[in-house]
Amino acid sequence: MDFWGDEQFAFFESILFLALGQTVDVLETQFLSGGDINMAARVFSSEGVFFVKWNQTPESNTMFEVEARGLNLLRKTDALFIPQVIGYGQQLDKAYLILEFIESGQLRKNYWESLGQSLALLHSHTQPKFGLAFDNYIGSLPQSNTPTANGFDFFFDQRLLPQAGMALYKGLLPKEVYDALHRLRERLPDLLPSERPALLHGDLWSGNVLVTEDGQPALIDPAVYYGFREADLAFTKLFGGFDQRFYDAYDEAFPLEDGFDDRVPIYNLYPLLVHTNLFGSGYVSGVERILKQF
Ligand SMILES: Nc1ncnc2c1ncn2[C@@H]1O[C@H](COP(=O)(O)OP(=O)(O)OP(=O)(O)O)[C@@H](O)[C@H]1O
Repeated sequence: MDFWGDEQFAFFESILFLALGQTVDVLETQFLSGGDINMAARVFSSEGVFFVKWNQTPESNTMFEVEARGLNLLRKTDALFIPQVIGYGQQLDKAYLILEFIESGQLRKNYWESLGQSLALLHSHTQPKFGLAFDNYIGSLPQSNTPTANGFDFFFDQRLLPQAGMALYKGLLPKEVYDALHRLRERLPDLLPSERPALLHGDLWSGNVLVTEDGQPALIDPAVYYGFREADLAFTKLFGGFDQRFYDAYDEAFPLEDGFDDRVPIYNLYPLLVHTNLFGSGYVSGVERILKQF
């Protein structure tokens, strides 16, 4: 039987029963496109509308669990709208994650200002060490978060190096580029400001910022950790950038050191290496260009 036949209703009803602890009738489902990694649907039920994503790969159980923990961590700050985690687990050979469904609306006035202020508020949550109590994923790739006192060591050893090593191993990154990256290591303290470990979304591109029904920003799909807050802001600039009002409001709420724009490419070595590993060597020239520049 095709999963998108009767079987899907049984699956959704069983996972909603597990999550809510009561019998749930699924009334209608809509397949959602947009995700590269998982299957996703909007599920209309007797208990409301839910967002469900699922996968059959062996690692997806852990992926959904750490995504849920990341969402809960962000949500606890009350800094901005984060969908509520309804449940996650494994059922009928599929791993799943159920979230509050975010109905989308029109950007309200001051949307960008509100996103800037809220992100600044999120970043005001700090802890003594860089990293996190658990490892997680960036896209489908493992992201290591071993707590580390030195932010430059953390950024190099747990962000740049594992991705560069993977890209080298896959034959995507030339050895000269890998070596050039190593030479950047000791220069990082001169190139980046030394700041406290701030709670980051970690994968802040436009696809992970939604608009709620009442026009407010909401964040999904985090790769949370405590890191340099400029890394989150730099991420937003990887493919064009957000509205200038977002950056202005952020800077007003939580001022950045001068010269942030010049530092953006250094932080973005990480997402570029991640993209190389996920989507291929098309992103290597970007990495090379940045390393030449510094
Ligand atoms: N809570 C939610 N409510 C409504 N829509 C959502 C919600 N979470 C995600 N979406 C939308 O569902 C689609 C797929 O979700 P998502 O991006 O989480 O999938 P993914 O496969 O895990 O991620 P990736 O983008 O990393 O491939 C996207 O279009 C996203 O905007």
